[in-house]
Amino acid sequence: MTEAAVAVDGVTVRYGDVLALEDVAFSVPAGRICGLLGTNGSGKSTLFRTVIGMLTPERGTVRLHGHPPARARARGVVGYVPQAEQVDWAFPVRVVDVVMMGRYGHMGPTRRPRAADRAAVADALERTGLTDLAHRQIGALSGGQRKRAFVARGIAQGARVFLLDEPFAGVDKGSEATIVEVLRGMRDDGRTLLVSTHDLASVPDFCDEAVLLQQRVVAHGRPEEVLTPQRLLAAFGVGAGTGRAV
Ligand SMILES: Nc1ncnc2c1ncn2[C@@H]1O[C@H](COP(=O)(O)OP(=O)(O)OP(=O)(O)O)[C@@H](O)[C@H]1O
Repeated sequence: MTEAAVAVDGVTVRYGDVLALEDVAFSVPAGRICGLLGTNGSGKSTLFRTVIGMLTPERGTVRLHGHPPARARARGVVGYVPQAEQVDWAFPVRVVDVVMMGRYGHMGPTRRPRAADRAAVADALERTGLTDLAHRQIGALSGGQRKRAFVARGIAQGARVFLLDEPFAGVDKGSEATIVEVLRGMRDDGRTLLVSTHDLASVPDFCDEAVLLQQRVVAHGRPEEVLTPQRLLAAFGVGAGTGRAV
């Protein structure tokens, strides 16, 4: 059997009395885009934090290409694109510096970039269409461009698994199309993407598979299998064909 890129097995997470995830299990093979769907409070962020090793589950295991989360992070196997509100945009740093941060794990303790680091950063900027904005302050970019800068950081890092938390939130249609194109290119390179989104309308278009989460995995399969009218109504209170969930 081929090793899964993401393997979540029997994961239960509790915050005090709040049961955030219960016995969550699913796996995603390499080279796939998997949408993670669920209402506010369904446990998506908790699942991401567990997958990258920021939270230790009460029960269960996570493996990323066979590595436990901490080792996967230390080896740069996993890249994380956070929600916009988790980042301090006033921090004075240029786009090229953000992307270079992805190379820190490849540098010595002095963090002096070598030619290979500069080449990896230039390639990541080009793939995400940010070459012309490389010297702009990150705070002076649009929402979609900022997301792309974090995707570029993960590419420069050489991550094989990417977690993207609501990459389309606060992003205009043009930037959304560019981001989808970038994500598809990464998938075609054999990378694996786990993408949380409220934008149900876009899921069948760009996801190879989807996981519907409500503390537990309600459904996992091809987007059209997961997004049945009954499930949408039960999980989101919306009918089929409705655009964005609330
Ligand atoms: N630090 C915390 N302490 C206590 N409860 C928490 C904490 N973080 C999350 N929760 C609770 O755990 C549950 C899952 O929250 P989580 O943030 O994972 O959901 P989510 O699907 O990411 O929601 P959103 O779409 O709003 O970001 C919710 O009931 C939430 O209130």
